[in-house]
Amino acid sequence: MTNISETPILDVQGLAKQFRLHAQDELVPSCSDVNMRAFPGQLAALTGPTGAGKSSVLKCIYRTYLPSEGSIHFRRADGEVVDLARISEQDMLHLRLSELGFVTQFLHCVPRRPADEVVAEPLILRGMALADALAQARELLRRLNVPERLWRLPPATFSGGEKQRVNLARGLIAKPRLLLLDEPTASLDKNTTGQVIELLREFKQAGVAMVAIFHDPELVTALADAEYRLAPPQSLSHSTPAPEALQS
Ligand SMILES: Nc1ncnc2c1ncn2[C@@H]1O[C@H](COP(=O)(O)OP(=O)(O)OP(=O)(O)O)[C@@H](O)[C@H]1O
Repeated sequence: MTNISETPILDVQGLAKQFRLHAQDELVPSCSDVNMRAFPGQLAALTGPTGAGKSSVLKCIYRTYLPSEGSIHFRRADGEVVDLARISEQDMLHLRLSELGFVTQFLHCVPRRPADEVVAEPLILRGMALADALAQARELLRRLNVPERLWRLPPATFSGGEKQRVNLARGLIAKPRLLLLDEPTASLDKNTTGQVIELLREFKQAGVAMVAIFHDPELVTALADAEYRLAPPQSLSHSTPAPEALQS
C-alpha cells in the first residue's frame, strides 16, 4: 500500500523564470534549476540569500509568473496530476479557488469591505452561507489577535501588523490542500507569531502541504520538514548576439 505521505502533492523539476527587459534587450533570471517537492502534512521551507528567487518560485507555482522552463506537477484532490506550468488559465483559476492558497506580506482587497467579509470571501466563493462564513472568519480573527472593534471596519487604514493578520486569516480560512506562504509573519509581534506557528502546526496535522519563505530562521526550525536552499540564478548573456559573435 502506498503511504500517502510518500506521494508528493507538488513536484517541481528544473524550474526557471527569466524576464526580458526590452529597454536593455536583456534577459534577467529570477530563479533557475529549482527542484523541490511538497508532501501532505509537511512544510517545505525555501531559503537562500536575498534575490535567490524564493518569491519567484512561489509566484510560478501560483502562476502569478508563467515559468520559462521546467515542470510543476500538482496532484489534484481527484488524484489527477497536472502541470501548473502548462494548464489553462481557467483551470488555474479553478484550482486557486478550490485547492491552492497564497499568503503574501501584502493585503490586496476591495476597498470599503469590512475585515470579516474580506476574510470570509474565499468560503463564500466556495458556496458557504454568509452567516457561517462570517462566523468562521471572526473565529480566526480572534485567534490571530485582531481586536473585535476592527472586524466591521475596512482594513485599508489598519496598521501593517493588523493588515497582515487579516491577510493571513483570509489565506488560511479555506484550508487549501497546498498553501504557499511568503514571509507571512514579517510584521507580526512575538505573541501573534506564536499563534501563527500553532495554526500552521494544526494545518500540518490536518494534512495541508505547505511551501513557505520565512524571514526568521527560528520559524524554519519550528515548522519545516524539509529545507530547499536556493542559490542566486546565474545572470544570462544578452539575448541578441554581439556583432563579433555573429561574424564568427
Ligand atoms: N517581475 C519581475 N521583473 C523583473 N525582475 C524580477 C521580477 N521579479 C523578480 N525579479 C528579479 O528576480 C530576482 C529574484 O527575486 P525574488 O523576489 O524572487 O527573490 P527572493 O529570493 O524572494 O528575494 P528576497 O529574499 O529579497 O525577497 C531579483 O533579482 C529580482 O529583481
